Amino acid sequence: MLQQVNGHSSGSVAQNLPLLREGLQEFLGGDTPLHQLDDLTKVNPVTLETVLRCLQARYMADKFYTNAGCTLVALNPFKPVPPLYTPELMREYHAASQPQKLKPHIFTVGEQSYRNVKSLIEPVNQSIVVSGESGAGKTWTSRCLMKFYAVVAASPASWESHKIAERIEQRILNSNPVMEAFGNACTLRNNNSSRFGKFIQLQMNSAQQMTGAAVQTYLLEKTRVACQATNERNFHIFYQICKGASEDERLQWHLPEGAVFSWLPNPEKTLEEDCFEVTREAMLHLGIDTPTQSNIFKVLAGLLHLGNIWFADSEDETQPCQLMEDAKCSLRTSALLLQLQEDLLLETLRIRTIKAGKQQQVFRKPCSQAECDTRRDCLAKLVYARLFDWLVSVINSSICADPDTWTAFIGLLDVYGFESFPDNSLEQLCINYANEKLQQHFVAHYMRAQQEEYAVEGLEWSFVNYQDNQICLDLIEGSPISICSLINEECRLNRPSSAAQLQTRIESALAGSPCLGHNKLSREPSFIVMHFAGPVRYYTAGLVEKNKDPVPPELTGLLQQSHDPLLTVLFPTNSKEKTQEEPSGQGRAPALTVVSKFKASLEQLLQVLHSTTPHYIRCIKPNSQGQAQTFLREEVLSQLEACGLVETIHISAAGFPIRISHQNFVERYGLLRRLHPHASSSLYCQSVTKRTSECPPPAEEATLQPLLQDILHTLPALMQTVTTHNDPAEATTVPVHCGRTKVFMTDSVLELLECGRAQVLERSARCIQYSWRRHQHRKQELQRQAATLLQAAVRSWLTRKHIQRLHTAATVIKHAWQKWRTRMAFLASKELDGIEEKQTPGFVSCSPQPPAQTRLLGAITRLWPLGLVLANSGTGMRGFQRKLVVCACLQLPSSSPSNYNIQTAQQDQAGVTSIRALPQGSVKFHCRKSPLQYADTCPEPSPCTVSGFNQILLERHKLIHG
Ligand SMILES: Nc1ncnc2c1ncn2[C@@H]1O[C@H](COP(=O)(O)OP(=O)(O)OP(=O)(O)O)[C@@H](O)[C@H]1O
Repeated sequence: MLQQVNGHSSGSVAQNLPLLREGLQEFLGGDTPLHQLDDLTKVNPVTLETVLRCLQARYMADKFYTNAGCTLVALNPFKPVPPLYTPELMREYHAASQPQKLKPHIFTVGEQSYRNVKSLIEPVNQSIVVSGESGAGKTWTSRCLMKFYAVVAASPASWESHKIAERIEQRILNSNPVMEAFGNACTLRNNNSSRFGKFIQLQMNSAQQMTGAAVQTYLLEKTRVACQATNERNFHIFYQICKGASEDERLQWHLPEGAVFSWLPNPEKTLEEDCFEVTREAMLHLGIDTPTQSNIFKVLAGLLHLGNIWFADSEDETQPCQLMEDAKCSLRTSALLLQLQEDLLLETLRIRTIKAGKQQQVFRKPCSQAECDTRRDCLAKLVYARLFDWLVSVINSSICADPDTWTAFIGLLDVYGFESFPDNSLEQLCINYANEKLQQHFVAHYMRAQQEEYAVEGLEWSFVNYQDNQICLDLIEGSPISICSLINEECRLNRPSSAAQLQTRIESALAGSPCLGHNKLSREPSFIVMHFAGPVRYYTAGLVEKNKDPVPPELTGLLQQSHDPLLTVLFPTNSKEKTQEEPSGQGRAPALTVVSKFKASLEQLLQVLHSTTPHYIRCIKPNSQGQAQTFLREEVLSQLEACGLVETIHISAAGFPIRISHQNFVERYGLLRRLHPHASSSLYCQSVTKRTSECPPPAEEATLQPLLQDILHTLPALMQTVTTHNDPAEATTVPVHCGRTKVFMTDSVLELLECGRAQVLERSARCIQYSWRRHQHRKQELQRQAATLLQAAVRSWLTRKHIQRLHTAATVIKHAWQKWRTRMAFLASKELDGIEEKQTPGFVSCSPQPPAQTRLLGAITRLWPLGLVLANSGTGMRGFQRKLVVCACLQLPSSSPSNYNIQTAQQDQAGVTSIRALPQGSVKFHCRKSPLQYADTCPEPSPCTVSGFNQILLERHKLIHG
């Protein structure tokens, strides 16, 4: 949906689509979890996707019933759910002050219909249309509703009347097993598939007690008696008599144990529907006594034996076909059971009689093998169809109340759902025609319901422009030319017509109908009808024959000759009972075709439905395997389409499928006012102002109204912005209407609102982003400045600390160095002089000296390396200067230089070569070891280092020339 908006929206909105959609879904869906949504119309927006999701969520949560506006959707649980159908629950729904407020259930529908009858408001009569595909649960639902009425509509005052009512209810309920035994069969889609449609009229007296019922059936699938599809079965009753008959009955009916019948396929399959006793019991309650029952079963056994009669192909056309060897016994038994003459039966099956000419001369023509088979099948179908109708009439006579005793009724219509198979023929055409009729009825009713809701909200109905399925119905049943009329005409003309001819006639005569299609690629002659539930291809081959449903008069004549009491009743011989199948004159086709009969009964049914208040229950099969807890979306979707729910959704879409309460609307779209604060209201649909002027809003609404108006007035401007590149005329009308409590709008308006909202949000987001970034930037700047300040402070502190530590260390080193040097100086002077007692003036001694001398000594000690460096330097000082420096450094008495011999290096060389002193006084050789460590070792010559005082005394030859 939002993609459409996208065309107009900005790029960033497009990028955020998934997010937007999710948010919107949340907003529209509200806070309620999907499985708690009791009504599919509350799913917002009403789309197939949301409807499917809701149904799935509910099914998985074991919630099998969901409202869909005026329809109830019933999902087949495919498992027993006894608590859902207890008499207590029935009474609870019956006693509830507002049953529609309880959980959705078929009992709500039942109770609602019942209360409508009670209310006596016209139309008093009610109808409940239960539809759905085979196996969806229609029969189950109808049965449950009958039980419901048997419980709630049975509270007569006196004990006697209570007993009568109970008996009637029991009879009505007993009609089910009988009808199901004779009219239901095991098919691929349902083990207990109803092969007929039925309308059950539950009759109520003036005190709303159930006094009786009447059953009307439609289109029994009688071909099943003689022809069953692969893996399907015949009607249940045949299996019941074969499996449940007593020994005596077996003998009587010629049904020995293990007998094989070609019309009884898959007998090994055992179903719960095979219970013969239940059928017999029910028949008994309906007033069908045991001998009559026995008679019925005997006839049915006769039909089974008839099915074993097979003919061999005759080579000579003038000779009748011969019976197959095994078939002779079957013929005899069949004739015996049907109380027919064996010869007559054989002759009727093999020989056709033709009356011709003015004298109505009778000609006898042997039939081909295929014709013999057709006549045999036809005989069986004829008997079975008459038997079924007779049973229905017996049931009706048993359960139907005297017309004077009932005043209203509730009708239960259990009809076959829309059918579309690969090979569709007349049966599907009739079924789908019925569904089209019912859909039209449903749509009319649904529209009425919509109209009522709009009226309650103060809106005008004329907004919704919806085309119903009348065009399709005109194609099928219209006058003077339609598919039905053309098929009937082919039958009336009684001429040999080919399938291709019929196709051409239909195509040429109905070419203008938009609902008629044709697939040119198809080789088989066919035509396509575009039904509301989808296109269906019908093959024309055999259509006319099926419509004629020809019954050779010889067959009816044969059966009229039967001595069997039941067949005598079914095929009376009096002239009044002239069968419909017989031609009204030689060479004329039957007056009543299958289609015309069906059409007549359908019209009658619709007349009844039109005179009632309808209620709809759509049964849905969640999967075709009949498994519990399995929800196959594809299968459910096709059923929603077939039962018209999708159509309903489309109708909703044609109106205003989106409904948002004023409160929610203002909360979500209030921000649109920022988009066009001064939007003009001129373009906005007048209904808002009109409605508000007509009816003053309630108090709590009063505060919302100005906001609502403001928001709605922005719409035209918004519309203009998105239609700038398109048609500007589009912007002049906005399909939105403001109801009393809700705002009604179409999808496109919702998209528009969402688009505008996205724009405002985008702008706001940009604004927020900008402010935030600015704020962040400022903050970061401040932080940076603070950090720089902190860094500077810490660094200066660290530097100060470091310098302090260096200073302390330097002081310590200095003191240690001074101490050591003093000591070295002392030791050196002691060693050089070797005089301990005699004190040479100016010589450094460690003995106590006056403080001035000590200071001088200290200064010399400190400065002598400098002096030596100067004396040794290659440049600057020369010869005598050097010697002076050395003397000064070494504190040699300068007064007697002859005592010392100082040799300096050559002119161009640096340094002092040697210093020699003449011994002073007596020369003593000290044999004592020098107290200086390493005094006797020659340090590694290095031009830069002066490692100790002793070195001075050493030859510096190497040092100088090294
Ligand atoms: N409400 C239910 N609870 C439990 N089981 C159900 C319910 N509804 C249907 N079923 C099961 O589904 C099966 C088919 O249901 P049912 O015979 O009513 O289908 P249907 O629509 O009448 O089919 P058809 O058109 O072929 O007659 C039933 O036999 C039953 O087992």
